[in-house]
Amino acid sequence: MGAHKWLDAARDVDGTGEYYALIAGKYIKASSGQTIPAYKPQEPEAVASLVQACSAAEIDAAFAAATAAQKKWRCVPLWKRGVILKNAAQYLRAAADEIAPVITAEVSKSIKAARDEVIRTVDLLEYTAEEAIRVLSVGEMVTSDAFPHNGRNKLSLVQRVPLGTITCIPPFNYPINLAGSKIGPALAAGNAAMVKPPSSGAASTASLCAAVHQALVDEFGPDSDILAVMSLVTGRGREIGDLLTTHPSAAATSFTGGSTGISVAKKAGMIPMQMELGGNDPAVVAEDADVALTVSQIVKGAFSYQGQRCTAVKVVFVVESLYDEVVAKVADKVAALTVGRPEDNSDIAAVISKSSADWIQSLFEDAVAKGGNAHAKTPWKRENNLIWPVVIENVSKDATITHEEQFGPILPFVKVASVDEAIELANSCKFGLQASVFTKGAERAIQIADRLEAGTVQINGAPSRGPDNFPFQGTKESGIGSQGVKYSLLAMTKIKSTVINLPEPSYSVA
Ligand SMILES: NC(=O)C1=CN([C@@H]2O[C@H](COP(=O)(O)OP(=O)(O)OC[C@H]3O[C@@H](n4cnc5c(N)ncnc54)[C@H](OP(=O)(O)O)[C@@H]3O)[C@@H](O)[C@H]2O)C=CC1
Ligand SMILES: O=C(O)[C@H](O)COP(=O)(O)O
Repeated sequence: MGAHKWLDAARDVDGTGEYYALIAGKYIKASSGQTIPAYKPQEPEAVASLVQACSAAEIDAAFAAATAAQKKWRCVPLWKRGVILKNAAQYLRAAADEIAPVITAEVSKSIKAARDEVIRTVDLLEYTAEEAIRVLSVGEMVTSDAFPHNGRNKLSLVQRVPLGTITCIPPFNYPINLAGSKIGPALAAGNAAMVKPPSSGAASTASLCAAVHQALVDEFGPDSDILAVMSLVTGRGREIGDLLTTHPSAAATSFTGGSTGISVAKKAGMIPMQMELGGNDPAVVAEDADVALTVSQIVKGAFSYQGQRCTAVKVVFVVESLYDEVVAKVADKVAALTVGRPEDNSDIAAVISKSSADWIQSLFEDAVAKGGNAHAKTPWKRENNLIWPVVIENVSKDATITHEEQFGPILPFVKVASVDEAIELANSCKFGLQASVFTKGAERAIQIADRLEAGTVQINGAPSRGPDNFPFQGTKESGIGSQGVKYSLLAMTKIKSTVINLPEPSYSVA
């Protein structure tokens, strides 16, 4: 039993501790009787959490109830939807210390970073509640006399309306914040949210859903059918993902993850997609970079959460004149990072799975086979899923790691003859999420930023999705559409116009 009844209600506290699914507004165990375990990345034999293996029938039931509930939810006043989200945020804030260890156990994020993620999501929900009022309460009126051969006899009232039920699929690395960045705007805008958590991180996402569910219960009572406006449908993505994203009642998909998203998008019918996918974010270091700033940003950007961020610095292109100095100083800092358990707030803990660790190792070995080497101060070392941080120097432009996402604590450095060459290499990548440019020249920075094919370019800073009000988007295989509170509200609504036809042109006076 924990300190929060609403959190206990979401799991079988008297039995196995397994988390329930939330379907048609009620917590349930799957009819299959099957659960799905998530193992601790640090101790791969230890179960971190258990969630329900939902069936196709349960998914159908969740959509049917959500469709009905959304028709009522969209009629709940905008301000009241905001109050409910803010109340959910308060539940979450109160339980931050209880939820953080759940994240740590499931996805091996340090306790401090896990708690920060919970509080970041509290802020996100509160901001969303307010931004929804600013964005959705105001429409526009378009007059016909702006268009040739028309008088002012038609007035188009333009408003934004919800889409329906939005399938929300976050990845493992931010199981609360990236769930909240979908659920918050979806509900604030009057949609229903069909949440499918990542298998590693499902209990974390379930904890967020429990806070939202309790805020709904407080407002509407435990038996109201409007509670079905948010469902939590658990199961392996490869088994239930298609059922969710291609369901006839799904009005849109908001997905964050890796290349899986490309196949999800290809299979989707005529529904809007918000796709935030992988990245191979390059850092371009020019001759006139501030070396101390560059080094600290690269280390923070590349190694936070073991490099398991879509916005991690994933490859560094440094001009010849600064190459040795930058590599040496980065290696000094990386060698000082602490490596160990996430419970101890180590800088570097285990990566998410054995297959991920194997992939990272294969990229390291390929880079070495093509002429690169681990810097002497950061040798390669691995124990199960724990990989010590490595600076790889002298990396060939042909090494796979220069154009594929490692999602781990190893960082390749490529020496380039010029910034032009760095831009060319960066742009040759299939991804285009974010990029960083380090130079003291403001005008030059902007010119370089303009030439980099990326959804966002950071000048003298590491890539970052946050703060969560910023627009966040990728080009090429990094995604479709923009995320960020306002941009998600826009993505999760569509324009509806109502035209007033006047019998004759009418020109308004002041
Ligand atoms: N651009 C961005 O905003 C961000 C991108 N990412 C990217 O996410 C990746 C890491 O996250 P990871 O969780 O491993 O990504 P995955 O693509 O493996 O999984 C993402 C989500 O998709 C689900 N899923 C799996 N198969 C399907 C399917 N067929 N249909 C629908 N959903 C499915 C997963 O469920 P299950 O776990 O059950 O398989 C999970 O919830 C990296 O590539 C990273 O760059 C991460 C954060 C931010
Ligand atoms: O997976 C990711 O990289 C997250 O979207 C990163 O968010 P952040 O850059 O704000 O930490």
